Amino acid sequence: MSIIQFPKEMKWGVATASYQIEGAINAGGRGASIWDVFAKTPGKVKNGDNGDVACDSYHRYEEDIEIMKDLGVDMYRFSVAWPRIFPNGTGEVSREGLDYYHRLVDRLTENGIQPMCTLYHWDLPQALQEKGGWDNRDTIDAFVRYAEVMFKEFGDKINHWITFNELWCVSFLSNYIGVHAPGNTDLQLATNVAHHLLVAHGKAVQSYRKMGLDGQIGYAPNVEWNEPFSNQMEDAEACKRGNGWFIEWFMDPVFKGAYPSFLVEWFEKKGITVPIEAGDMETIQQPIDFLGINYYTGSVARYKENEGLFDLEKVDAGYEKTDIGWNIYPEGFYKVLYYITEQYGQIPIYITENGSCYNDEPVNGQVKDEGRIRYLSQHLTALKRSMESGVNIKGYMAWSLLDNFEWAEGYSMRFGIVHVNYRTLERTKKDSFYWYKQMIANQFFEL
Ligand SMILES: N=NNCCOCCOc1ccc(-c2cn(C[C@@H]3NC[C@@H](O)[C@H]3O)nn2)cc1
Repeated sequence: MSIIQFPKEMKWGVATASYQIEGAINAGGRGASIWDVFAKTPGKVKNGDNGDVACDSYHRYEEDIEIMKDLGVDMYRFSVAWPRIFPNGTGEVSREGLDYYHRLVDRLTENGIQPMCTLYHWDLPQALQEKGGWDNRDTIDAFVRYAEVMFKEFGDKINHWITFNELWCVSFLSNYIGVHAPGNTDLQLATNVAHHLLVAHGKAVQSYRKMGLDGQIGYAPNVEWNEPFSNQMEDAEACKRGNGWFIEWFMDPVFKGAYPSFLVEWFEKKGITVPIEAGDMETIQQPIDFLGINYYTGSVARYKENEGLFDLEKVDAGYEKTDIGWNIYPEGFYKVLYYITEQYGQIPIYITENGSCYNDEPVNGQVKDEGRIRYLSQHLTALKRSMESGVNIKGYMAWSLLDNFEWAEGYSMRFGIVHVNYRTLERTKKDSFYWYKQMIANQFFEL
């Protein structure tokens, strides 16, 4: 039996996102987002699910906060729906929209829970998409305007800000692979989007600094880990390309002021260029206070000519999988965190998302989600290994507090430590909730 102990200053929390939990899509004058449109496009989301009601957290946030209070978290990572603040993407600000988030943040603070606010968690105002969305550089300025309104309104209440969640998903998953909104399948467009997101991030950080606010600001890329199948150079190089698509592509510009040349050249061979304009790289390289990291899974992978974008194929190495079919790969969590620290130094890191999909249902009021408890203990062990290896971890936000709308999977895939009955909206704390509660209280767990 071994004890995995965390430092007393470690911040523990849970994470959610606006479109996935709020519902109330017309309340307070909220405008349409690209996910409202995408989810209602036939064939895009499993079972035709959408976020019209979701967990109804717009109305039930007080109950959700009571649950968090019982859990004993230090922080709650939530996202703001841009279309609640700017229903048309630009122009008039919605006071009703701002007031909803004041109610949420004030209730959190009353309960001793620190808000960690994500400004962009994928719900772009549809009005901006209709003008080109993130492919249009004007959207950068619209985002900065939105960010400045939020900083001005909440700068004295929120001390941890995240500009963008999972830039790889917003750019490549949503505009090249095409399975998320708006569903484009154009690599050059996706590369433009990725660049414009990074510029928007840099400009928002500049605005935050100009306001002289004393909180912390960062961003939250998602990463996965590809482990070479063999010690053959071609396997290592292919995995480096696959990993770099998540890591270096979105972190080198922020921490080193340039895109990784090994990938720029790889893309150029495919006729893809980055639409860099004068001053962009200096803008992107604004110093940040912390790096958010979202990690779920990894794979063993190897070189295969003409396979995918990077001559890289995943190999089924027989790892157990969660109910969404992703490998359970805690070793990858340790490796990616160690790699990031090797590349960029000991920047403070919050794990802004880590969690697992298990679709256990309540039986006599109990949800026995042993798989999620095992995933949590394995990944928190990997996290502790990284900390003892010099990775500067400041906090861990479990994805997610609640079962919620899992994008293209709809409500079919459950990531919550609290079960949600989508017919009655009843919340049921799962066994993993009680495991996490105990771990937070003790700051350790036994393996
Ligand atoms: N790597 N190559 N893939 C090629 C083939 O892709 C097909 C599908 O790909 C993906 C990749 C990643 C994801 C994903 C989902 N979440 C969970 C959410 N995170 C933010 C929060 O809102 C959670 O709901 N994180 N990541 C989904 C689909």
